[in-house]
Amino acid sequence: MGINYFNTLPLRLQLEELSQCRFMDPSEFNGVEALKGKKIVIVGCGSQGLHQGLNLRDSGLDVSYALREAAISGKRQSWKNATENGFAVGTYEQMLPTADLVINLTPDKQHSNVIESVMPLMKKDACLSYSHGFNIVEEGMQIRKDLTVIMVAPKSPGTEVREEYKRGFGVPTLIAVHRENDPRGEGLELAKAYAAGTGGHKAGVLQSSFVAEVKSDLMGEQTILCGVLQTGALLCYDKMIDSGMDEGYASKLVQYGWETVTEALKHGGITNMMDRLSNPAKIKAFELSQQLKALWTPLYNKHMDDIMTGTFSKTMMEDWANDDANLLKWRAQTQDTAFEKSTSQEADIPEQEYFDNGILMVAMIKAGVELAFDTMVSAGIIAESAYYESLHEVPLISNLIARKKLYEMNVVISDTAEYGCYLFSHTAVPLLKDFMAGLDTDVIGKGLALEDNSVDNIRLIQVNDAIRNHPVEIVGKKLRGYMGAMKALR
Ligand SMILES: NC(=O)C1=CN([C@@H]2O[C@H](COP(=O)(O)OP(=O)(O)OC[C@H]3O[C@@H](n4cnc5c(N)ncnc54)[C@H](OP(=O)(O)O)[C@@H]3O)[C@@H](O)[C@H]2O)C=CC1
Ligand SMILES: CC[C@](O)(C(C)=O)C(=O)O
Ligand SMILES: [Mg+2]
Ligand SMILES: [Mg+2]
Repeated sequence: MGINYFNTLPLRLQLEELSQCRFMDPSEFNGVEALKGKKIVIVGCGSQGLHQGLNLRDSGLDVSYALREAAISGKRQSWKNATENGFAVGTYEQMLPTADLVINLTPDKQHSNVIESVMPLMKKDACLSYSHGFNIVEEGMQIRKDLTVIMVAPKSPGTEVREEYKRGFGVPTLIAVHRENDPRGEGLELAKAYAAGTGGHKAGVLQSSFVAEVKSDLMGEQTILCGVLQTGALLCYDKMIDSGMDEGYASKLVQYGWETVTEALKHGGITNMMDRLSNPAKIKAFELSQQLKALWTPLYNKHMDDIMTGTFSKTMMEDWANDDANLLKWRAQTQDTAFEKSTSQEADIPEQEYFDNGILMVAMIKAGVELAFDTMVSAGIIAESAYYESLHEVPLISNLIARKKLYEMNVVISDTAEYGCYLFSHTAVPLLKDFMAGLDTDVIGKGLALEDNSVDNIRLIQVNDAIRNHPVEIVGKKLRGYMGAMKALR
């Protein structure tokens, strides 16, 4: 295990790295020009590897894959992904020595081994890229000094990286150049061209740092993006079943509920999501979200603190060294939950009903997003990054649950995110036991069923003000505005 790079930096540089975040103007991009005619070899052909490779090739770039020997001889899924899509595939020895850009898209857990094998084969003055900075920041991987090291990190699951590109767009992306490895000062141009090749520049690119990406990415995935969705899914489903509701309906409400309510979030932030509720339901959801935030704050702070100090990565790496004992145990437990084993009814639930009968789910999203955003910002992460790692990405992860429940989410996300999701959920589920016991099906499953929807005006004004003036709404409005403008320019 290497030395945590972030912890070796003096405070001045830690703060400088954490606060690196600049929204890049579309005029700063010159398409894929800097990579035209260069040989790009992607190591690994999984969730990100396959989909980024397809986008880069469709953008006119020369893409092939290097897979480990066993994947090729065993015709594993990664080999099938690459060959069935018409890519050239070879071993490290065959592909890497002539590559100008090597993109490492293997699981984070494998990065130290992979880089130790890849690095000696790379030609002098080539470029090495990552889509997540864990290996550099948390494991302190030292890269040969002639190599440029960059990062292009889509703020999205791999499947959606491809879907958005096919729609002629992209997903917001963080790019960075490792301050220790930019010997010829060409890192930024290469990262910009790579981001453009994936379509990211059409959705918004933040020029950031390896450190800021790692600390924000880990926090987002552990809490709101995956941890809260898993926690909420299990608790909401169990509550409905314990209250005697139909299994098929409860299963459907939860499986598709996240996707439906966060679609409103995607278009108009927390404000629009909350506006989809009746006035009494909105006030109820607001109050539930305040209670949830009070309960979750110490847990969120612990996750953020453990990420910042390196305690989280150390603990996870210990689990890696222990044959993933915790990860595998938590994975099996998740697969064994009543929600995962239930079958959703065939009959559709009308779109508005997901809001009316899912008040608690709306409250969980509001609390989870705002708290993730606030906790990241209070730790020195810039608001734009915190927005992408919280509000922006929840709908994309929710789509995965709609496809095949928690199983699909945990398969598509990275191994690091899966571990962090279970870690959070493992504590968050029992933490909410008393809170859940005090609730009824009026907030999850059946709706408020009031005789009339009248509310106190003053209370409604207070609630609306609090929702609309939360800082995540301010930065979100600005960033969604940029995305809309870029989409219109296309
Ligand atoms: N999943 C996501 O949506 C996101 C991931 N990222 C980052 O992208 C990177 C890739 O993650 P992800 O796409 O989830 O990874 P996957 O788990 O989907 O990719 C696995 C790929 O790596 C190969 N692989 C596995 N083990 C090894 C090994 N020991 N040596 C060489 N190759 C190996 C597999 O091939 P085989 O086993 O057949 O050899 C397969 O092709 C990570 O850094 C992650 O943090 C960033 C944003 C989102
Ligand atoms: C949310 C999980 C993620 O960070 C991602 C898809 O962005 C990952 O590591 O998979
Ligand atoms: Mg991420
Ligand atoms: Mg991640």
